[in-house]
Amino acid sequence: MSDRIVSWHGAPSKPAYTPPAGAVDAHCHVFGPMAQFPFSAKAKYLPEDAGPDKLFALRDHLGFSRNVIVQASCHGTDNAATLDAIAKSQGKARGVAVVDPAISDADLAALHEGGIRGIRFNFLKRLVDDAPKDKFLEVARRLPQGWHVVIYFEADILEELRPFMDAIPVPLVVDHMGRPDVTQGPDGADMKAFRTFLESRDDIWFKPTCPDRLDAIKEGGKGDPWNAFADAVAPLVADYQDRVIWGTDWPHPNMQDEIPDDGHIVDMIPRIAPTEDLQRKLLVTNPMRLYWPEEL
Ligand SMILES: O=C(O)/C=C(\CC(=O)C(=O)O)C(=O)O
Repeated sequence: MSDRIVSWHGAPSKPAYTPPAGAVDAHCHVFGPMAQFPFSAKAKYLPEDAGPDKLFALRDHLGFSRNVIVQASCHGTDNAATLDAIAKSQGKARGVAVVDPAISDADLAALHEGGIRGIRFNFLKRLVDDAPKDKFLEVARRLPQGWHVVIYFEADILEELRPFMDAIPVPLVVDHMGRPDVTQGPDGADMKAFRTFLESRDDIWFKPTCPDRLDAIKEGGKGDPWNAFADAVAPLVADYQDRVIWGTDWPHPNMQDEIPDDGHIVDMIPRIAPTEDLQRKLLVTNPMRLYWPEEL
């Protein structure tokens, strides 16, 4: 593989928007540091180090209190870097792991001890070689109490994944709303299909995240300030306000051609959740229900 890539902004602006006290950045990642936590041999991208020090400095800069660290594909099923970051957070981070479906119950319990509260199934072909649905279901059926499944897919396979997702016996959290084409608008075919899916169960949550990915110029959008994203996503957040959590997606894996300013990413929040009540649900109450329920 070629050179290591940098996908994050070197000096993100201070957002104009101030998140409420206790706000959770519920979708972010750590990369390495590689010398301590080597990347997977199967990694589809090789990033520069973006470890916990950088992540926690950004958290403070943006006005957040906690992080949910989602294991990124470049670390495969070795969750050591994610666990290390959680351990260094002084209780201010929890995580979502990627596991070999054959993982033992004892190892799942150890992940729980380390602050993990869910596992992620990634169906993006550009990120993973295979996603064995039968094995994923088997492990989803024996997760520790209170865990959920985070799932990442693109809109064109939503229907194909329905029987699999319908069979998952724990709450589902969909990354980036399953990547709808936001340029279709709030009533476009992708948003309609996603709403139909949300209506099928009341324990499907989602992240109204990644304006930088979904409204990117290379995706046919217009880029920052991501107006198509705001127009398409605000009605969805209003209609499903008890099932939304939000995150920066820092260090924005693979976004090296259109690196977003994290201050601008945070300033999207009042555009998709315009009232204080909505913002509190999106940033505090809902993520606390999933990741720190014992504190509620
Ligand atoms: O970070 C994200 O949300 C999205 C990613 C990277 C990713 O998920 C991974 O590497 O596991 C992407 O679309 O390239």
